[in-house]
Amino acid sequence: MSVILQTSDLWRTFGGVAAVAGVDFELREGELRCLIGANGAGKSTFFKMLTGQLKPTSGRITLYGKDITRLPSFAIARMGVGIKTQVPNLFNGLSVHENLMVAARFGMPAREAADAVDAMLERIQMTSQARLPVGSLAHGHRQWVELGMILINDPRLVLLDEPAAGMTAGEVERTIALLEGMRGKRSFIIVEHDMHFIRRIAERVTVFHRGRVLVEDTMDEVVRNTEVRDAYLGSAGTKRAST
Ligand SMILES: Nc1ncnc2c1ncn2[C@@H]1O[C@H](COP(=O)(O)OP(=O)(O)OP(=O)(O)O)[C@@H](O)[C@H]1O
Repeated sequence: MSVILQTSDLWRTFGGVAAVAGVDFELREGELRCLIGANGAGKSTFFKMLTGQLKPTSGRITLYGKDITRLPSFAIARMGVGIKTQVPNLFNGLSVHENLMVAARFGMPAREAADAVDAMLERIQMTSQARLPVGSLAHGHRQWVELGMILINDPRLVLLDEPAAGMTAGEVERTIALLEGMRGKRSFIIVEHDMHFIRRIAERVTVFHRGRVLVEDTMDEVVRNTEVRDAYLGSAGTKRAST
């Protein structure tokens, strides 16, 4: 499979702190990659540069062969990229249906959008809540509405920052099922802390440590890697990851 996203010697410094320090990274078409690492390892900063939320200090990001290093988020989204940031992008006063419709209308005419919204309501299993204001929903449900808004335009590449954050175990399972249905058909980069989620969904994992890529491997190998254990997982993390 061809490489669709690449970073070369990517840096971002804040004052004297190098949050991301020379990262070379590649994602292939159809891949589902998880980014993990301890707090402060640089995952979010790296993710924000991929999504145009933060400008790199130096280095280069290429997407589908195009230099996107200095592009803003909306321009990257227009290239067929679905982006979920840590801060929710929802209209609390509008219903679930209306939120999905707003997203759908970016990419398609009204009649097609109405059908797409109905189909997405079924996919995220929220047809019965379609008329409820998003502001009245529980956290996990709000996350699904946002996922639905991202997926409704059928992005080729999906970038998710902590999609399982604050979800109950049951909600995490439903999120996994939603993403499983797209595995191999679309490409993903997912930043996540929830080790159960990572363990269930990850193919290859990229472990960040002090702004650099410490290791890139399958989750099984990552858990076995003593350097990773020392740097990140610790004995508690290893136990969590193996359950
Ligand atoms: N806006 C900022 N200003 C100053 N320093 C920052 C800023 N954003 C991040 N940093 C610093 O950069 C380093 C990497 O932070 P980053 O948030 O990317 O790590 P992370 O791996 O995503 O951590 P977490 O899992 O807690 O989100 C940290 O030392 C952090 O304090």
